[in-house]
Amino acid sequence: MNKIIEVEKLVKMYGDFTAVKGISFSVDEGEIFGLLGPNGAGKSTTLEIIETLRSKTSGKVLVDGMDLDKQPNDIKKIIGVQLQTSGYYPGLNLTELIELFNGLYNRSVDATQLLQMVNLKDKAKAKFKELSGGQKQRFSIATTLINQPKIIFLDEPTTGLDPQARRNLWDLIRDIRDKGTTVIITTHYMDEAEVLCDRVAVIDSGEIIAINSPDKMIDDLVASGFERKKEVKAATLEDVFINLTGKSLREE
Ligand SMILES: Nc1ncnc2c1ncn2[C@@H]1O[C@H](COP(=O)(O)OP(=O)(O)OP(=O)(O)O)[C@@H](O)[C@H]1O
Repeated sequence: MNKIIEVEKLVKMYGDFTAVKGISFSVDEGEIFGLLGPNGAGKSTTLEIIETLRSKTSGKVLVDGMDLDKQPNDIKKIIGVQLQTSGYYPGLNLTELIELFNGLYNRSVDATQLLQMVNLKDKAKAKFKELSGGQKQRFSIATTLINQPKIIFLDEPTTGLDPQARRNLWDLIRDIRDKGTTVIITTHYMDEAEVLCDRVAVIDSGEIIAINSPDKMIDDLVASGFERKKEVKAATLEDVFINLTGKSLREE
């Protein structure tokens, strides 16, 4: 498996505080790789360094074989990053925003096709601020694809979404992976990481404390003698909710 990202002994200090404490990991090309960890663990800092948006204190980062210290501009060309929502010009509709990005990236992605892919074709003439939370996330993910990147970075993409919108976004992220794009995602939702990620790294207080596939991590825990206290129910409240309200998106 080709390693598309290699991070070696990465350190980030903010003044005297060491937020990232010499972590090493790699991401395989074509996988969905999750960074999990509590608030303040150093996930966003790590991602932003790899995305060339934040400086590192020390360590080595290679993205598709390119050294972050030597070729940051070449790295920018092959990655897709979600903008802060304030980055979307309020006066433009979704089609116009995609065309603007096309111009910035010197690409000619078909806006209708892209909106179709993220289930927003009906919203082509809507402004970003008029979208629901799930629609905003889908549009934001669509914009990461405009420069036809090899890797996209998604920082907590499903936070605040309802169960249907989350499941719909998981399908979209899998679809993007299946088309060959590597996906790096941070999330606080363990159910999401379990069903979506091929591998996860657990990061705590700036250190990676485990890295593996979710299944292997669960098997290892069970093999160590761990047992769930409560009897596992045949269904969850979320299953009930989905059963009552249906699987389809409600925001359209
Ligand atoms: N610009 C900054 N200046 C000083 N400290 C910072 C700065 N950015 C982040 N930190 C600190 O570094 C640590 C790691 O922050 P980071 O945002 O990377 O964590 P995170 O794992 O993404 O957290 P969350 O899950 O809450 O988003 C935190 O203790 C945070 O307060």
